[in-house]
Amino acid sequence: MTLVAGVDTSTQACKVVVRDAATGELVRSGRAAHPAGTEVAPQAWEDAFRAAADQAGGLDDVAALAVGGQQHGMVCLDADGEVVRDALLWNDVRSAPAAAELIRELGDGDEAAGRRAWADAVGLVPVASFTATKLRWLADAEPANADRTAAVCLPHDWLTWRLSADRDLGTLVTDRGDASGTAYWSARTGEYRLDLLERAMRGRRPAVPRVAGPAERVGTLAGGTALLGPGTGDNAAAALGLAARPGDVVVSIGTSGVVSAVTPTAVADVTGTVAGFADATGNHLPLVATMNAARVLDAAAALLGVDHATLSDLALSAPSGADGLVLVPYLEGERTPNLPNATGSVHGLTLRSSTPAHWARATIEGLLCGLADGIEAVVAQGVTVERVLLVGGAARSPAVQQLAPGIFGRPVLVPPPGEYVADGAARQAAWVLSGAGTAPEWAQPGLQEFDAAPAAHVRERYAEVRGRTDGQ
Ligand SMILES: Nc1ncnc2c1ncn2[C@@H]1O[C@H](COP(=O)(O)OP(=O)(O)O)[C@@H](O)[C@H]1O
Ligand SMILES: O=C(CO)[C@@H](O)[C@H](O)COP(=O)(O)O
Repeated sequence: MTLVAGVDTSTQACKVVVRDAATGELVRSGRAAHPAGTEVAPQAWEDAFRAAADQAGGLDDVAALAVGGQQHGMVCLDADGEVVRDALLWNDVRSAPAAAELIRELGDGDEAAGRRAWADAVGLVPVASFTATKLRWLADAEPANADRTAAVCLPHDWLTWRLSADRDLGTLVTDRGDASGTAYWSARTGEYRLDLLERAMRGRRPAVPRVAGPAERVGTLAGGTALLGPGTGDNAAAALGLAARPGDVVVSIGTSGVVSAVTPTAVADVTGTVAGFADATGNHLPLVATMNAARVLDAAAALLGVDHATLSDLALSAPSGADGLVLVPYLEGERTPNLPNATGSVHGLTLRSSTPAHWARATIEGLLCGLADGIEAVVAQGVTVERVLLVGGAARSPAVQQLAPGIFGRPVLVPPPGEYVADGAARQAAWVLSGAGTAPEWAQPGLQEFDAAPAAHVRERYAEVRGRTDGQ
C-alpha cells in the first residue's frame, strides 16, 4: 500500500492524517494543540506538527505529504530565514485601521472608489484578517522589523518550507488558494500585485513565495524521499477533502465560521462581504468568514458549566427563538460584518428566558444566523446552492446539526466527524504523487441529511438586533 500524509496546521491545533494513496482509506492520524492567542511563534506550529506526526506513528513510510493551514497569517523572515517576530494570525484585529487606510489610499481618499479598486485588483476588500493589512501595521508600528523582513509568507507556506530538504528563501512556495488571501495576489489574473505589497509595506518589497500549480511537486521532505505538494489554505483544502463541486456550499464551524463555494469563475464583491479566493484545483472559492464560531459554543459551555453534549441537549430543550432571547456572538470583534472592535451582545433577556436552556439555544441560533447571512451573501454573488455541507469541530454538535437547516432555510448534509482539511491535503499529496491531470477519486463518506421547517422568525429577530452592538 502506498501511503500519503495530509496536515492541517489550523488555528487551534495541528492534525495529521495518513491515508492510502489509491483509495483514500484512513490508516493513522495524530493531533497536537497550538498555543492560544492571535500572535504565535511559528516554531510552535512545527513542534505541534512533529508531535502530531509522532502520534500518527511517524511519516517514514509516506510517499508524499502536503500541508493545509489557517489562512492569511503574517510570517516575516529575515535574510537568513529566521522568523523576524511572532506571526500575526488571521483573527488578530490590530490591523483594522491599516485596512481602512489602505482602502482610502487606493481610492485617492474616496472609500467607495477604494473598495472598487481593491475588488478589481485582487477580488477582495481589505479587512484586518488579510496579510497586506498586517504588513501595513508592521511597517508603521515596527519599522525596524519591517526593514529586516526579507521575505513574507503564510503559515502553510512556512511549515512546508520548514519540512523541506531545500531551505533558502528562494525555495519558498505557496499555491493559488492561500496566495489569494494575501490581498496582493489576484485569483482572477493569477498574478501577484507587488505594487500593492509595496504600498502595504510603505516602499519595502520583500520576497514572496512562488505560486505553484495545484499538483506540482515542490520539493522533498527533509531527511527522506517523500514528495512535497504545494499545500493550500485550510478552506481550499476542506473543499478538496470533501470533493466539493460547483453547486456545493461548504459551511465550516471551526475557530472561524466559513461559508465557501467552488466556482469556475472569479468573484469580486465590492461590499467586501465575500472574498474572491481561489481553490486548490484551478477553480475559485468565493468565501465569507466570521471570527466567532466554535469558540462561541466553547464559551457558552464554560459559562453554563457544562460540556458540549449537555449544551446541545439544553439548546434542543428550549423553544425555537429562545422566547426572544438573542445572542449576537461578536465575542472577539467581528470580520463579517466588518466590526473589528465589536463585542457580543444579548437582547431580550427576561425572567422567562433566564435559563441555561434559553442561553444555549440563543448561542447556537446566533452563531447559525451569522452563517445564514454568509450563505445569502454568497448567493448574491451568483453562486447556485444545490447542497450545503456542514463540517468543522462544532458540526459535531447535534443541536447545530438539527437547528442549521431551519435557520439556513435548506437541508444540510453532515459527513461523519473528520479532519477534512488534512484529508484535502492528503488528497493533494496523492495527486502530486500520481502526476495525473486531476485529483484521485477517493470514496466519499456517507452524508447524513438534516432538514427542518424554516425558522424565518429566528433570522428576522436576529436581523433586528445584530446592529445594536458596542464597538461599532
Ligand atoms: N461536540 C462539539 N460541539 C461543539 N463544539 C465542538 C465539539 N467538538 C469540538 N468542538 C469545538 O470545535 C473547535 C475545533 O474545531 P476545528 O474545526 O478543529 O477548529 P480549527 O480548525 O479552527 O482549529 C473547538 O473550539 C472545539 O471546542
Ligand atoms: O481566515 C479564514 C478564512 O478567510 C479562516 O478560515 C482561517 O483560515 C482559519 O481557519 P480555522 O482554523 O478556523 O479552520
